[in-house]
Amino acid sequence: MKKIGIMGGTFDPIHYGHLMTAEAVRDEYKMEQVIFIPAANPPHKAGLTITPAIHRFNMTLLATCSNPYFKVSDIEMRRKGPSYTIDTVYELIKAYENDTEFYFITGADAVQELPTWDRIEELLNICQFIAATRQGCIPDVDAIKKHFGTLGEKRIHRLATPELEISSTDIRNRLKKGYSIKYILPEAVEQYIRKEHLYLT
Ligand SMILES: Nc1ncnc2c1ncn2[C@@H]1O[C@H](COP(=O)(O)OP(=O)(O)OP(=O)(O)O)[C@@H](O)[C@H]1O
Ligand SMILES: O=C(O)c1ccc[n+]([C@@H]2O[C@H](COP(=O)([O-])O)[C@@H](O)[C@H]2O)c1
Repeated sequence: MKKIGIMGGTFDPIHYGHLMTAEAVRDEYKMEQVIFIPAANPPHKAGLTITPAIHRFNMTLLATCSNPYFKVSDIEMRRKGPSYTIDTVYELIKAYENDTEFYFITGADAVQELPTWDRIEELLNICQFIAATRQGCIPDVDAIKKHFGTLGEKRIHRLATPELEISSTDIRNRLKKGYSIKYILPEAVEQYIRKEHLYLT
């Protein structure tokens, strides 16, 4: 059985928290590949101002290109409407061979919201979840597993990963205030942000 990780996110912008989490999970689970999927219209961020998807895609590409196990997909940018994960996983199942198991990687904070996700029980049946622990949030992954009963016990996993207290929100705020963003995201991403004058307002 081939194991493929899915790292979905808004990536506005992508940072070392995302990259280190994805690599730690890939390594632990011996995955063949982790696909980074920038969400065109993140369902839980409707109404918030987010950077055009093409910039978030380009930054994700720059951040991941040195890792042979990482790939970036525009699958959600090619779909209209909210970027529901279940629609993405069904598309991936069609594109990959039958003996592939998909694992959606999230921070432990994001996994708390799973009960509100679209068609979540159906999604848990076609894709497993790995909740990586993250600084600043007290993960109650066990409660979430219990919430979904046997399905949760079998299909939601928790993995302690190195914790980096970095968030895209903090990076955007630092840029607005003119503070340095060095060493919290890849240099190429910083250069892209400066070249495209992103996050100045
Ligand atoms: N520092 C981090 N360590 C581990 N996981 C993280 C980290 N930051 C984000 N994640 C996880 O990465 C996924 C995508 O997150 P997202 O793109 O929304 O980044 P974010 O930093 O949380 O952004 P924002 O601050 O704008 O909400 C989510 O599952 C989130 O929990
Ligand atoms: O499918 C859903 O209902 C759903 C609800 C909330 C979040 N997601 C996905 O979870 C990932 C992280 O989302 P976010 O908003 O924390 O960047 C991203 O791939 C989203 O599309 C998916």
